Amino acid sequence: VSTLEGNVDVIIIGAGMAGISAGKTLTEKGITNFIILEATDKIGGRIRNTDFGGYKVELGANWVEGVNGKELNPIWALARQVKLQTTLFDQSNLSSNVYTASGALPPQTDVDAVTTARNDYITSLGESLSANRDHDISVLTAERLYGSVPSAPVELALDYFLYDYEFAEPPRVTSLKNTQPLPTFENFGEDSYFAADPRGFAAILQPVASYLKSENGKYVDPRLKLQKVVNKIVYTKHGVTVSTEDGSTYTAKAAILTVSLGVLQSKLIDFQPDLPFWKLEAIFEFDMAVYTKIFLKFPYKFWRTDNGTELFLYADDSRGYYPVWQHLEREFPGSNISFVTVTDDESRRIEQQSDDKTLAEIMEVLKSMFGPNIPEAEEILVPRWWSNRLFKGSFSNWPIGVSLHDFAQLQAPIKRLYFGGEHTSALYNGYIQGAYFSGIDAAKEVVKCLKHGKCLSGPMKDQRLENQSSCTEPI
Ligand SMILES: Cc1cc2nc3c(=O)[nH]c(=O)nc-3n(C[C@H](O)[C@H](O)[C@H](O)COP(=O)(O)OP(=O)(O)OC[C@H]3O[C@@H](n4cnc5c(N)ncnc54)[C@H](O)[C@@H]3O)c2cc1C
Repeated sequence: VSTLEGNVDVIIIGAGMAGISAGKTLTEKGITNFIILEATDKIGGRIRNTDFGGYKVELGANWVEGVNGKELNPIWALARQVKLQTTLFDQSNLSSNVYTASGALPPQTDVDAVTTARNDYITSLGESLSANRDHDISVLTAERLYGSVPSAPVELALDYFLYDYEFAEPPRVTSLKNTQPLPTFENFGEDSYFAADPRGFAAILQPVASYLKSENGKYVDPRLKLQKVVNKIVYTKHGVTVSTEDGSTYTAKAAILTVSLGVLQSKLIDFQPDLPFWKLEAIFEFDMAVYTKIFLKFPYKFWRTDNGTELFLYADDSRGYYPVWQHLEREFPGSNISFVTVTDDESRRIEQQSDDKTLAEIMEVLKSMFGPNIPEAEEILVPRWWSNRLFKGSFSNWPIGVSLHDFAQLQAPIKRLYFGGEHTSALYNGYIQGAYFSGIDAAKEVVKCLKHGKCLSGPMKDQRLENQSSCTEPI
């Protein structure tokens, strides 16, 4: 039985950073008759923490990436506004902190020099592809062009750190033209800050969500509707009807859909009519990558804790096997917590096996790195972003083969259905800042439509850097 719950101006679907920033923009532009439908029981989406071993750890986003550059990253501004506890991410000593199956290695200065030179070449090749409007190649192709492709385990571990650790997919997959250089670091700066705050990284959402009524730190605004899983969207030239799994139906003049790319690629939401082919092509062409931080708590620490050693690498014969480690001694002294990051196929493999099996694999790796006498971990936490039907992965990655024109279709509105979310930000896809800007952009388009009668519908022209929102086909 379906009950009509309300008729509003706008329905925002998803209360992650994109949905929350869309609501803020609507409010600023004078549209307040909107609702936000969110499937989980809280706002924040992929900015989400949990208690582990007596501390607050971040299951999703953890770093403000892109700080201390020519422009101010809005996420860094928010972090400062709420006085978020952060530490500068220090990767300068990484090549002195590499382990293999036979223990610690001497500093990898030679490999490090080759890796740096190759990376410089790759970045400038990426720049010239964009400048000359040349066709795209993969990061791996660029490595081949440089004339030295990483092959030994230590080289592969450093290569993994440079690319997979950032994009969650290997160089074979990742577009060179659209990731090198990366606008996040080009515009906002090379530095990143690691969030470790007892309130959780999600504290940065508070200033963005301040238009929602709250009491004692809890949102009580009736427009925010939690535990509402949208499963059907009917969209026309005049409005939308949105249904949820609990049988509610809402109508509005427009909707802003901010669910992840992974959710769009799944069948969770039934669109009526079906999304047009140009939209589906863009959705399926882009990649939803998987990035997993596995947290471990030990009775005591056995890793280095001197300055600048919080990051360490494990160079297995198999690339990407429990490769990048970070301890939390700086952030949480005495916590004895460390975490290891895996991505892509390894993430999917690990999500499908028991945590006991994963723990056994990790203990075997750690024993080969640090010797047989280390203590067993007391607790393990394995986030499962890929299996979760409300996310289906961690963040989007720009794969080889997706042109700027294709990308523009990801963001293009159709009739009264608008699209936001990190995967629709051409400059900052994958990052919190991408989600933030995408919510603003989508909301501005809705305002143009509802207040000024300028309702545009895709497919869109390729205008990456200028006006992302202009469309070719007015309704
Ligand atoms: C493990 C991990 C590490 C990351 N690390 C970083 C980092 O260090 N720095 C960084 O900048 N970014 C990082 N990111 C990416 C960053 O978290 C995202 O880019 C950003 O939070 C996405 O925001 P969003 O609003 O676009 O999407 P989401 O946060 O996914 O919000 C969408 C919302 O829609 C809801 N939803 C889904 N389906 C439905 C439905 N059918 N009905 C109703 N609601 C629905 C979801 O519950 C969710 O709350 C990381 C992400 C992950 C997972």
